[in-house]
Amino acid sequence: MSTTTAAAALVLDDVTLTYPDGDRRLTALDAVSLTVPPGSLTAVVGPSGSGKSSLLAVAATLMRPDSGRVTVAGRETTGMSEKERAALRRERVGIVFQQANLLPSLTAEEQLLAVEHLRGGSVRAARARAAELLESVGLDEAKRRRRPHQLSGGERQRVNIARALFGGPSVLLVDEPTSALDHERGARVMDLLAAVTRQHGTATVLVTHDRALLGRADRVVTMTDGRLG
Ligand SMILES: Nc1ncnc2c1ncn2[C@@H]1O[C@H](COP(=O)(O)OP(=O)(O)OP(=O)(O)O)[C@@H](O)[C@H]1O
Repeated sequence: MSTTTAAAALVLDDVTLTYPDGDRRLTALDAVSLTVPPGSLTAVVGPSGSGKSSLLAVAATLMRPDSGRVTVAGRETTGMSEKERAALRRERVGIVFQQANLLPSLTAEEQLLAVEHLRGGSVRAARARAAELLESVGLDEAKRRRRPHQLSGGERQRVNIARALFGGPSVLLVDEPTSALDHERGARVMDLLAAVTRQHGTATVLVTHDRALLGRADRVVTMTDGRLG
């Protein structure tokens, strides 16, 4: 294994993924290889249906590829049981989807504490860290006590990012984080993602349609018909 691979937080090596398509199979990822070092942001662009979401699902270990290897934080995942993969996901992978998917009845701070509760950790001890993380993404004390419907779209996305970072992930996977935001708010969320990538040292992969935001990425790759260029 090369030194680049050893140092990378996320490695996809020759990954192929197919879906059932009538009596044939549709190839969504075709021998895709991607290495993402810690503290760097890779943006994935490409036409609709080219395989971008499939790439994130495989990197998140939510889907198992037909062939190839997916290594997260130095651990090869394709040979693991579902239980092991779920544990690795909880400990090492942060996921930010398009819609913030926040729980409507919880305040911003409680969204993060719920993660700790699910992990079986101490909610009391986690409170200070939740406040600190929310502060670092730009939510002051009053906003930390608001429920999702009392926050703007950009603020909800910030809570979503803070929640994904809460467990201290090695890999941060982000799907169209700015699609519900106007250009300026979208640009600020991208600045934030670039900043947290450096601060938290995550290997970040971000899918976006907004080419104006690509200047914040360390690397831009293009998906075409399941192939990475
Ligand atoms: N569960 C599924 N079953 C069958 N085919 C699927 C499934 N999910 C995705 N596909 C197909 O796999 C290909 C890649 O889809 P994917 O969602 O990864 O593309 P994408 O680049 O994320 O698209 P978009 O930009 O529109 O979100 C497409 O042809 C899609 O129709």
